[in-house]
Amino acid sequence: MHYVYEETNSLDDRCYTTFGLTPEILMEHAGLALAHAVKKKLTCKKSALFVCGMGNNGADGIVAARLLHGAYNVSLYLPFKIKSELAKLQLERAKKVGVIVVDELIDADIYVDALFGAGLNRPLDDLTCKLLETLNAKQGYKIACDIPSGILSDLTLSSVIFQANETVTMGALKLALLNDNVKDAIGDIKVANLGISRNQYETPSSLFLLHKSDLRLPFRIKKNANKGTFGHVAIVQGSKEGAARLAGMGAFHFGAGLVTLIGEKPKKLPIYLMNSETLPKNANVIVAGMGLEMPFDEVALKTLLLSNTLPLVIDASLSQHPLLCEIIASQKPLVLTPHPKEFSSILELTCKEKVSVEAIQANRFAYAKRFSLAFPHVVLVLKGANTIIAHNGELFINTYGTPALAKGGSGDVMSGMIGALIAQGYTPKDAAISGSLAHALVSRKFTCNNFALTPIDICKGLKWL
Ligand SMILES: NC(=O)C1=CN([C@@H]2O[C@H](COP(=O)(O)OP(=O)(O)OC[C@H]3O[C@@H](n4cnc5c(N)ncnc54)[C@H](OP(=O)(O)O)[C@@H]3O)[C@@H](O)[C@H]2O)[C@H](O)CC1
Ligand SMILES: [K+]
Repeated sequence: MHYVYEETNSLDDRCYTTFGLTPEILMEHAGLALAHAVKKKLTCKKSALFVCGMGNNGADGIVAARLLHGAYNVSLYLPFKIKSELAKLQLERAKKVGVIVVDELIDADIYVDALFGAGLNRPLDDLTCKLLETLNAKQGYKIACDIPSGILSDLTLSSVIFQANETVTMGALKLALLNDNVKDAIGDIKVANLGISRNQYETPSSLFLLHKSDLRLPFRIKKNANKGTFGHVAIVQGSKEGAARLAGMGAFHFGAGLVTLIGEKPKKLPIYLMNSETLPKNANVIVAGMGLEMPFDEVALKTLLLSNTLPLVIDASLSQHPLLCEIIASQKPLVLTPHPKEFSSILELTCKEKVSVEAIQANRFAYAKRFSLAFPHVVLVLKGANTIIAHNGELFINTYGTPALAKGGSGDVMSGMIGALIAQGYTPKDAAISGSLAHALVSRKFTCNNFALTPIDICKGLKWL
């Protein structure tokens, strides 16, 4: 995993004070990384236009244009009066080496957005939005310098944002690039070295971007084993039986030795899933909430969930029910797996805070972090285009999810998978991280199209991870 930062100004400052670097050294490296990304897409017949703003983001673009000029056909477009002293200096240098400055948004093969970066502190005005719309409508490969223009430093968005194929971000990963609402605008992210290795530039952070290598699959190391060695997942069946069945399949395919659905005997059940009216004595974890329609027998469910010490995975409608407050108050190990609407209900139930789904989606990180600090024993898996796993103030961001997963039943499978890992001895936090990663990475294995994947395909795909 890699650290992620809400802002990197303090990391830049540390480079000056601790390592004796200068803003110019950092900028030259930022420009070099940007030039390198542009060069990969250029040939001698192709052209690049650098659209540069009035601050140091623009200055990075000017440096890159200077570095490429001579060998390649590059030009600068500067729609605003330059304000930053460094940008003025860079423009002077670029002009001295002969970089052409054009006075309109000319056509090119590659467009570089160096209009605004970390310094965008208020929404863009109409004129700038129009400029970005024109830029977005152009054919050609689009590269954003540091952050696509239009994403504000507080993570809110202007009405238009630059739509990049690729973002070269300076020094370290920024949280602004990882919110769900910018997933379609950032393209591939590359992190530029600013004259010092990334691990020297970075300081510890409580925010992490998950990588494939963070996935810990439940490989069976012990040879002298039986089904009991790998745990028993109990899944509470609701009136919509299919949901618990999918959770059960997810659990079984992800290594649980035994899986039992608790409730009335369902009409159809895969032969490897068991059924019981009561909690099996050897259960290691209880998964509940999926397919549970209101009203349900609250007393019976409360007894089932709270009259033992088993960890819980709670999903769907149960996360919108007052019983959740008692579950949290019980201090049992707990993983919650809400989508944003369910998380809005959780915040209202537990923090007495009415937050709309839109407000949550505008800054998922802030709400997830606040909740995880308020209930440090709970692991929150806030589902979304980029799923967030929050625990005691730490956020782990999983960006591997694909639209193929946006279907009824996907979430049920994931809850079962997390339950399976807990049954096999993972901590709730590690189970949530690896369960969420495996669920997302499976969806990437289906390469023929991204519309036909079913929850059952997710379960089957776990065989090939
Ligand atoms: N150590 C460093 O500083 C490094 C920075 N790098 C690059 O620099 C940018 C950040 O540069 P900065 O100058 O702080 O910010 P921007 O270039 O993004 O823009 C700031 C200017 O934009 C004006 N502004 C802000 N919001 C708006 C708006 N809505 N409409 C119009 N103008 C706006 C702002 O004006 P003020 O009135 O607020 O003063 C500034 O003039 C960073 O992203 C990197 O690309 C290097 O990479 C390395 C080191
Ligand atoms: K930019």
